[in-house]
Amino acid sequence: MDEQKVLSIKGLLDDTPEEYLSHKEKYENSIRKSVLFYKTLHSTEDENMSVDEKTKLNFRNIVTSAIFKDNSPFMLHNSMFIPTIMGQGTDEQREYWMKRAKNMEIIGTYAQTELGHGTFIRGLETQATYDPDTEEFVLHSPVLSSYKWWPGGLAHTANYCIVMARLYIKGKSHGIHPFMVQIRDEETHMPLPGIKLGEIGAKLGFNTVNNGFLGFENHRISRDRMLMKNAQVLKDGTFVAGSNSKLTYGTMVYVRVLIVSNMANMLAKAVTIALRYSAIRRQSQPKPDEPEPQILDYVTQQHKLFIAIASSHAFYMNAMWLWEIYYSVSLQLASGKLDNLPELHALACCLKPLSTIDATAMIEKCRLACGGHGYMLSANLAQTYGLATAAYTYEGENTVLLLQAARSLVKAWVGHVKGRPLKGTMAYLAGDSTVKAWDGSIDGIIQSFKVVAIRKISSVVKILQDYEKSGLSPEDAWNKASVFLTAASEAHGRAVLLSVYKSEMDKRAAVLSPPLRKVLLQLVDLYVTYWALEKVGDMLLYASITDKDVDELQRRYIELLAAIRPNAVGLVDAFDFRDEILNSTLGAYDGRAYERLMEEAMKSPLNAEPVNQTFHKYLKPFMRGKL
Ligand SMILES: CCCCCCCCCCCCCCCCCCC/C=C/C(=O)SCCNC(=O)CCNC(=O)[C@H](O)C(C)(C)COP(=O)(O)OP(=O)(O)OC[C@H]1O[C@@H](n2cnc3c(N)ncnc32)[C@H](O)[C@@H]1OP(=O)(O)O
Ligand SMILES: Cc1cc2nc3c(=O)[nH]c(=O)nc-3n(C[C@H](O)[C@H](O)[C@H](O)COP(=O)(O)OP(=O)(O)OC[C@H]3O[C@@H](n4cnc5c(N)ncnc54)[C@H](O)[C@@H]3O)c2cc1C
Repeated sequence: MDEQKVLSIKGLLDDTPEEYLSHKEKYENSIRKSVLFYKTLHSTEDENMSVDEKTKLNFRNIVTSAIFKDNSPFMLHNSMFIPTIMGQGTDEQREYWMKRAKNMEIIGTYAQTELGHGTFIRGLETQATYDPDTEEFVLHSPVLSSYKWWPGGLAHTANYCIVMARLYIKGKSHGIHPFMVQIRDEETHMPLPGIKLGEIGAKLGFNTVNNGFLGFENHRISRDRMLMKNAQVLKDGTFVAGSNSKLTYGTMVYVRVLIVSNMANMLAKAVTIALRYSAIRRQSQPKPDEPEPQILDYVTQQHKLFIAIASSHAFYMNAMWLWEIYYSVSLQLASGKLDNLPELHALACCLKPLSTIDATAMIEKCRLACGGHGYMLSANLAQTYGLATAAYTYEGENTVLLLQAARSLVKAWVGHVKGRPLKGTMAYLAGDSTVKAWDGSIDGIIQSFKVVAIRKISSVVKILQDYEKSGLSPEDAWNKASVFLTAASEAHGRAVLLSVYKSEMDKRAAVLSPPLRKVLLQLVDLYVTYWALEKVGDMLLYASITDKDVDELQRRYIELLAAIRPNAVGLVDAFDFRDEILNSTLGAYDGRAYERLMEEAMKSPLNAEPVNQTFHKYLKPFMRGKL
């Protein structure tokens, strides 16, 4: 989709900065822009699209949705409502609902989290009780904690939503299933009878996404509103279970995969802003007889920023790679083949946390690298941080997902020790975990990260086994060892991120021009070297690195920063963000940061008049002792 076309939409871009709008105005402005945007976008995800086309569409959506400093109330419609219909609906249900959803005849969201439960899906309390006499489900929120709480667009935007509710038939619970529920009248937009809706209030970010709450008071829906691809309820109330209850969790896996690419995009935006500003900002005078240097020439500034460029590339390569796995597993699931689902789940449970942890930290570092002007909302670094840090929590809180990945790693290791073959991204666990001598090459360092993962996984399994031998229950042993279980998952995730980035770049290197290949492989080298230094403790413990090797690594890292410096601005320009997408006084292509800062400052409502009315009302009498 052509950004130029989108950005040429009259009225799409804000004349009044969002920062000076009220909470309510921000939402109303975002709806206005979303409608304009969709009128132009018209692009929809067609199930016959190739992986590549589907991926490009999602990436385009991610990029273009960036024109919203704080994201759109339509976000959940695209990222979860439609994917759930696709993944959980029968052919008939998809046929009917996809047409309406893709044409924006209806706007939906995904309502799973409740006031009382977010992580523990099996603890959700919203009830869907089947009434065979009327062939309906009765939706009910029995207690306050069962109110749906958080879904984007739920408060005032969506008129339909996917509700994840506990299915009861004849008093028996059959677990959590997806239900298509109309929540507002399509003409009046009033909440339907038995439905309570509202907004959850101001947040650190996402303040235009219209996150809401939803409570049911014995609200009835027809039987055909349960999405029945994976499990069914027959007219007489017979429950037909799906082949795997976790298939109901499928949308979350999809979004976790999407988040990795979203982090690549968010980080690219932030480092474009910070690096361009660092190229125009001059400060201090290390050499008395020379002009103030660009702050980009301080090596400490390069250390803060260049890793962000490399990390964005790494996340993008991993996202494309993971997307292909997701797509092929989805095709296998469609034909009833489930055996690759656990690995996909484990991968998503590693890469979503690591990409959000790194991106959040590096976006904050981009802000900190810009001094006071980085602290301005007009720089759009704080908002970018606010959007990124939300992904640490949503779609599966990172700690919980890393523990999920640990389940798979522990199972794989225990199986390996018993002689069961390892496969896919865990096959390396069967490798030699003794490093005779440090190999400082890129491949050598990546191999060391694999050794670190093997050693951390094997040692935490030993801890678990020792706790159980001492009499602890498996659950208590698991909880006691959980800090090192998440560390083992992180180590596995690091090894995957590094090796996939390297191998995906190697695949592409052959078709790159020599100069471009040189620069992009320097970023791979920087990424691997940076993480070897960040994790030097693990390298010393498990990978036979010596202090001399560390010294060499440090010198190589410094040389890499110097080598990348001449191409640094070109590398962020290559992300090709238009100024309107960056939406930043510091990051504009023309480098006129000071003029833009002043232009934005003058838009402050306070600058409309030289003396604010509080002077006469409060200050003057106060200063005259007359208040
Ligand atoms: C107008 C312009 C705008 C344009 C807009 C365009 C936008 C386009 C795209 C933008 C992209 C932006 C990026 C996307 C942003 C989207 C915003 C999202 C907003 C947020 C939404 C949400 O947060 S939705 C709610 C998310 N909630 C969660 O994720 C809950 C997390 N909890 C869980 O997943 C589960 O509770 C659990 C896994 C932690 C535990 O589940 P459970 O208790 O059932 O299992 P057990 O622990 O008992 O057993 C585990 C067992 O099951 C297997 N398993 C678990 N999960 C899965 C799975 N998903 N798939 C397969 N298998 C699974 C696991 O492997 C274990 O197996 P064992 O063999 O037993 O070990
Ligand atoms: C910006 C934003 C948008 C969102 N949008 C949506 C949406 O559109 N639809 C939707 O349904 N939900 C949405 N959510 C909700 C989100 O999915 C939940 O916040 C998330 O799943 C975490 O659940 P929780 O908030 O209940 O935290 P909890 O699950 O209560 O977790 C709180 C803390 O307890 C820890 N903890 C919990 N369980 C364990 C465990 N087993 N082991 C170790 N530690 C544990 C966690 O690590 C966490 O630190 C959104 C959230 C945010 C922030």
